[in-house]
Amino acid sequence: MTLDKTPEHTPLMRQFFAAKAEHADVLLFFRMGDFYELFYDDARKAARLLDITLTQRGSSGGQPIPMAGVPHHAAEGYLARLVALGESVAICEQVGDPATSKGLVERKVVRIVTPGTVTDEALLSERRDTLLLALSRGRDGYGLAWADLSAGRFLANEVSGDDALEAELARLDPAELLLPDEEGWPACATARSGVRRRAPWLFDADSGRRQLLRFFEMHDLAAFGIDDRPQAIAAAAALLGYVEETQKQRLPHLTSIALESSDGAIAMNAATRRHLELDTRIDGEQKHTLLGVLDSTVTPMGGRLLRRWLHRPLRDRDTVGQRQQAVAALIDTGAEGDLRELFRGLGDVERILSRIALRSARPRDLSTLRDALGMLPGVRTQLAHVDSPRLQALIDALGEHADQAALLADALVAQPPVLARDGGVFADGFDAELAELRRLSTSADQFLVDLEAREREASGIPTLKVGYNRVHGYYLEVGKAHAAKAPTHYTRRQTLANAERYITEELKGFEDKVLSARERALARERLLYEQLLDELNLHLESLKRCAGALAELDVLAGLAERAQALDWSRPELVDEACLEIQRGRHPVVEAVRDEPFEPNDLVLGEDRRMLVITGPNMGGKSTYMRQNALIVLLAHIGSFVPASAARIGPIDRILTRIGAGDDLARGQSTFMVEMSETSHILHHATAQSLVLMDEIGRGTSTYDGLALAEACARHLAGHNRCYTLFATHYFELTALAAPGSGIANVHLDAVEHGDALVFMHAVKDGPANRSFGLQVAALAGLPKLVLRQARARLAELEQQGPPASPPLSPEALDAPQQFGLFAPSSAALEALAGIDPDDLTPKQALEALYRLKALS
Ligand SMILES: Nc1ncnc2c1ncn2[C@@H]1O[C@H](COP(=O)(O)OP(=O)(O)OP(=O)(O)O)[C@@H](O)[C@H]1O
Repeated sequence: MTLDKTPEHTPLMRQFFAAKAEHADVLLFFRMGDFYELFYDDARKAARLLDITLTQRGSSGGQPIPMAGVPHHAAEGYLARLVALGESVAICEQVGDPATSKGLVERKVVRIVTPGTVTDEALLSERRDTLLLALSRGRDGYGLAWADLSAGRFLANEVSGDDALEAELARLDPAELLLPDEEGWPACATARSGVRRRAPWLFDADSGRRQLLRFFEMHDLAAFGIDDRPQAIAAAAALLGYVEETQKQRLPHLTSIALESSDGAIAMNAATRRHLELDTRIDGEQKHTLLGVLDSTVTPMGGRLLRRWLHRPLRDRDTVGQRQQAVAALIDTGAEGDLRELFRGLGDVERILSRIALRSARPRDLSTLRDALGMLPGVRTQLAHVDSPRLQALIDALGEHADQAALLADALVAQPPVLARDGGVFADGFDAELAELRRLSTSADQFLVDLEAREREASGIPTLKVGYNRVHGYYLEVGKAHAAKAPTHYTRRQTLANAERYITEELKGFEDKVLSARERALARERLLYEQLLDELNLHLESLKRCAGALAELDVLAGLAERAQALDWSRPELVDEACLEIQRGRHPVVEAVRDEPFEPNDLVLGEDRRMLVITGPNMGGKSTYMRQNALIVLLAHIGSFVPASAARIGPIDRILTRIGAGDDLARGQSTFMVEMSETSHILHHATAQSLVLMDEIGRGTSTYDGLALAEACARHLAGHNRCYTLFATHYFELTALAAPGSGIANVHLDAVEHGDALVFMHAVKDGPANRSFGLQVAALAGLPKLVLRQARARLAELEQQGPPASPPLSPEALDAPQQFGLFAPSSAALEALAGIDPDDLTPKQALEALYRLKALS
């Protein structure tokens, strides 16, 4: 759009252009009477996105003006749709009074609605955090700062490397992301919706520090733990600047910023979150996910907290242990059921408090808060006898809030109206002045009845009526037939087709009194409303703690409910290196399957680091691997787990390589994705990591695939020494399980029953003895002819024998450099041109393997 300000434009359009010039990169909602209008490119875009009519509004500057509009009263719905599409909207209101303005009424952009800053209930998704996130970049890595304005939460972190950045973005999934407008940002930051580029100088650590100190009115940032985190500070300052610019108001509910360091959590990268389908399935569905099964919270804030927990399993075993103990105590005492019953009417206190701070709370928000605070004594009673340190700490955090509860109970009517604008929010007995004004305006009814009777009598007009309309106020209406009888002191106000309307001195005087009483009552209510918000804001911090405690109680009670309903057990978190699960189940597969689920054990430990899992397609290999990862994850959020027992040693990461289609969005082939995910795992897995490898190598030719799979398996077992579940169709890999290698074979089985194939789903020791690939293909309905040919070819191949795999000794596994892979022959070393095999990275090692193959 050209921001043309030539004089030929009409004054209105000049006003529009002036506002638009300041908000060029967002849609401008320009208030005109009962509509928000959009013009020019904005109109075209809005018409397309919202499916509203694109019209024209005369012309200006010699050109027609494309226009589209949405009614003011329905704007919220349209805003919600635009925000969900990642769009931002500047709201330009009429700030002057049209009645008194000379010429054009003044207009001003009062706020900018953006995907990451919305706080209105209608624009938020109930059970998902809406985050604004800012990124900065320094020599050592990235700074992240993110805020949930609807909850008053503000956090920051620093990470090094693109992988870690991608993992954090996948975890937080911000609705809007602020980036310095510079080259060289990785795709994980740029290829998302809601990305907003900002001037790079806004992401400066030094001025950012001053900005934060000013904002929080502090002398240093040490108390927040970010003092020595310049990148986090730079990101946080950029975020605050943006919020102040778009919200155009104070943000009293952002009272602190905290460091949420990655060290405290079990690391899961973006691929792992995707593969494990924590809250979204690979196909984008939200149903049939771990969260779907796990979430039985009854409040929206509990639901959001549980989602955060699930995405951030903790390494801090004290915290996890306390949560577990609280869940167990809720189950043992049976308090969980009553607590959940109590919480059903609780509402979203967390978001209500933010709206109170931002002064956009509506009357119903306040009555919900009233009811919630009224519930606190009941919550205390429920938990009084439950022996649990965490629950007691939460009771303390709830606080009493008796004064605020009493204030709200006195102030509000039982069922306040939706909007404060029309009054009727405050209870009659709350304020003497309001009561008097209300009495004045309501006693009007009797006065009018009396007046009507008197005037009928005096004038002798039996059909005379008193009426009221918004334009003309009160009047006496006389039908045309009797108009001649109207007394002379009646002043005509309005002539209708068959009636005349009059006013008298007395009626006018009454009108002034009543209307002013009504207006004054409304003004009084507005004042009382503001005072009520003021009073509540004095207690904002403790009320926020209370909301946080209610959310956590809801989550813990929900976990207790799930544990019982689904027959889960309390896992034991131990210090020794082990991963032992008895009769584990996959929580989601179990929930959606009609037939019973076959439980399976897992035993890994110091000397048993890897399971090579073989078995037929459809046998249950993937299910088995994932169920173990999910059990480990659940154990670290404080939940019980779908197993009869579990002992779990320290875990630092969960890493997965599971085929999940092409990453076309990033322009990578299936094989490329497979290899880069594998490479990430080989570089990051430690002895405390749990790694799932599902059929790696299948994206390339058989021998390449086998060679890669084997090299990776050896590297994981011998070098990373992580806990690995390695599912494969390469039977050759079962030979890796030599005594002392730390590798063991397990398999899943199927039996042929006539024409049918029955999957047993039971995990047994040892390698599978056959693959059933052709049988499964037959089940899938492959044409008989094709199957016959495949069978014949298989027989031929089997005669030729499998490709040889290098021999393996226990010693080789102890010392990675003695690996076949890491100890190339002299010829190979020559080929590698002087590279010391000790220094090989996994990737180089793979290359070496390729070259060795080429040489031999
Ligand atoms: N322990 C179990 N008990 C009952 N049913 C199971 C069990 N494990 C898996 N299944 C069922 O079998 C189906 C196939 O399982 P899964 O995808 O894990 O097999 P797979 O061996 O990984 O197959 P492929 O090699 O083709 O990927 C699952 O969708 C599930 O319905």
